[in-house]
Order: sequence, then structure tokens, then C-alpha cells
Amino acid sequence: MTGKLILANGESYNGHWHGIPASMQGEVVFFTGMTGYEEVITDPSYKGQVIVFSYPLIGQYGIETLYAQSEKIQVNGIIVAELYDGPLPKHATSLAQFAESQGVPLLSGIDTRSVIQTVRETGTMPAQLLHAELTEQPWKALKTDFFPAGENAESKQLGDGPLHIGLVDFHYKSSILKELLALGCTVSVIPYNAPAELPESLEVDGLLFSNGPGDPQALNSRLPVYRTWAERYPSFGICLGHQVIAAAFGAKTTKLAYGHRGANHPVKNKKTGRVSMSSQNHSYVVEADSLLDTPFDVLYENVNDGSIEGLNHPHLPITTVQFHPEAAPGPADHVALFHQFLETVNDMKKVKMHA
Ligand SMILES: NC(=O)CC[C@H](N)C(=O)O
Repeated sequence: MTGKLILANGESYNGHWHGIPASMQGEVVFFTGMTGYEEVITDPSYKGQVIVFSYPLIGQYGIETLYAQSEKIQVNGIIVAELYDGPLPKHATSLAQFAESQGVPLLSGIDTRSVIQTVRETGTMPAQLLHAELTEQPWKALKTDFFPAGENAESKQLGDGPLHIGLVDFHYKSSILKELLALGCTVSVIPYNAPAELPESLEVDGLLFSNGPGDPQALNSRLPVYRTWAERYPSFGICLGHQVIAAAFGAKTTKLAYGHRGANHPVKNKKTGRVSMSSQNHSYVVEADSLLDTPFDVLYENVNDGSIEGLNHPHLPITTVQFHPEAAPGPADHVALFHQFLETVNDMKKVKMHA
């Protein structure tokens, strides 16, 4: 079976089609990690995108759902150069089977180097995956409605540890929740569109603003609420969470040409000078100049392009990171940030109890 990847600039690539005949569109982006394809395709921050893996052989250890970041595949399409089809671990299914079972098209045998070169030179753009039996579809607007308006007061509680963290849900990765639970927290998942008083009625001790898909500006109408929350509780923001906290205090966000997606992005801690490796998946960044209108100090910057990778509030216990300290997929250099956040939450809780 054959199929095509068609880019919005007219370039077209033939490959082997896996899955039922279909046509699918999404924004084409690329991931540079050697491993982690299970985490990537199930990560809700990739919602609606077509993911191209730069590593030439993908699928070598199958899918074990152990590493899944949500209950399903979130990308609209998967593009690989060579798809591994050898023996797999006992409990694993193949990547092709997994994708097929969820109706997500996978194209293999694509010259991913050429696709990625185009995306690097021209920027991310819409792409279409098309089975050979079907005709090319008219281009549709890219999906952006990840945060419908309206209020949702339903929270769900997990774990039963001494510290109670509200996980502000912008479509969080399950490894963030797992990390909090592993560190002994009670976690209340708070919808992005929760009423302003929900964290207080749940009696949370701190807030973690999660990752999420799309443009952070989609959440502009909620920024005043997020600012009140961040001013009131020790807060930690990851990726989209970092972007909305920055925006809530007056910063601007902008879109990079082709984003950062991989497992070895070096970031520099501006306080210590230390460089560490981070896992990343984002298109948008906080504009450095716009930070002048906010109280924030830059905590981390990207070593490759100097972009903002993390912020600290000088007086309030607010820390944010553009990268992914929950470490799946990728390096575990930054798990300490979770420990630091929980120590701050704990200290603030003690102060409150003695006040
Ligand atoms: N991983 C994330 O949270 C991504 C944030 C945002 N959607 C971006 O692309 O920049």
C-alpha cells in the first residue's frame, strides 16, 4: 500500500501507508530524539500535528503503553524513514499496529531528511497524508480550538499525600501527574476553565500549570484568573503553563519558525551558569523583550538560540520552565525542579499553619 505526504508548499513524498485508507491534515513538525516515539505520539501537546521523526529507524522496541502520556495517540499522522519490523519485547505491540488500531495513519519510507530540511528552511506548515486510493483534499484551517469557552467546575482527586497540588489542566502529560504522585502528593486536576474560586475551595497548597497544545494566546481571556492563582499559591509552570503564567503577568508570546522538539536541548541556568540537557516540545516562546514589562527574572535560557527557557518571580514563589522536567521522553536532569517546587509548597504551608 502506498500513500503520500503533501506539504502546503507543494512538495510531495511517496511512502508506504500503514492503516486504513484515509486522508488527514495537520501542522507538520519534527522530533529529533533517538527514542521516545511512544511518549511523543501520545503527548497531548502534539494534538493535531503531523510528527516527523528525524531518527532514521523508529519502532525498535514497539509500544508498551507504559510510557503513554495520555489514553490515546494525539498526533494526526506519523512519518518515519524506516519502520522497524523485527522481534519485539513480549508485551509490546508494533508501532504500526498501535497506530492502525487508533485510526492514525503512519507513512514509512519517507525521505525525512528532506522533509525536515524544508521545515527548517520554511517553517512549520500544514501537511496532508493521503492514501493512494484517495484524491487530494482541499486544505482546511489547522485545528486551534483546544480550549473551548465556558466554565467547568469538575475536578478529580488522586493520591493521598500530605501536600495537595492543583494540576491546572491544559491537557497535561501523564508523566507530570505520575511525578507528583510518586513524590507523595495529593493531586487535584483543575480544568483550565475552572471557576476562579476552585483552588481555594479544594484547599490546594500549590499549583502546577501543565503543558498543552496550540497557541497560548487561546487562553488570553483566562489570564486574569491565572494571575490571581499564581499570586496566591506557590506555582510551577511547565511549557504551555510557563507561557500562560508569563502572559498573565504581561509578557508576550511568539511562534518560532519550527520549534524545539527533541530530547537533548541544552539549557543554561542563568543563576548558576550550569548547562543541562532538557526534553522539549514547543513552537511558542515567551518574547525576551516583553519580560521588561513583567516582574520576572530569566532563570533558564536556550543555549542554541538564546530563547527564554524558564522564569522566576523575584518575590513570589513562582517558577516556570519552557522545557519538560518530568523527563519522558528524554533526560532526567531536571527532576530536581519538582523537588524544589514541593519544598517551597511545604515551607509555605508551614508558614500558613503557624500564622
Ligand atoms: N509542550 C507544550 O506545553 C507546548 C506548548 C505550546 N503548545 C507550544 O507549542 O509552544
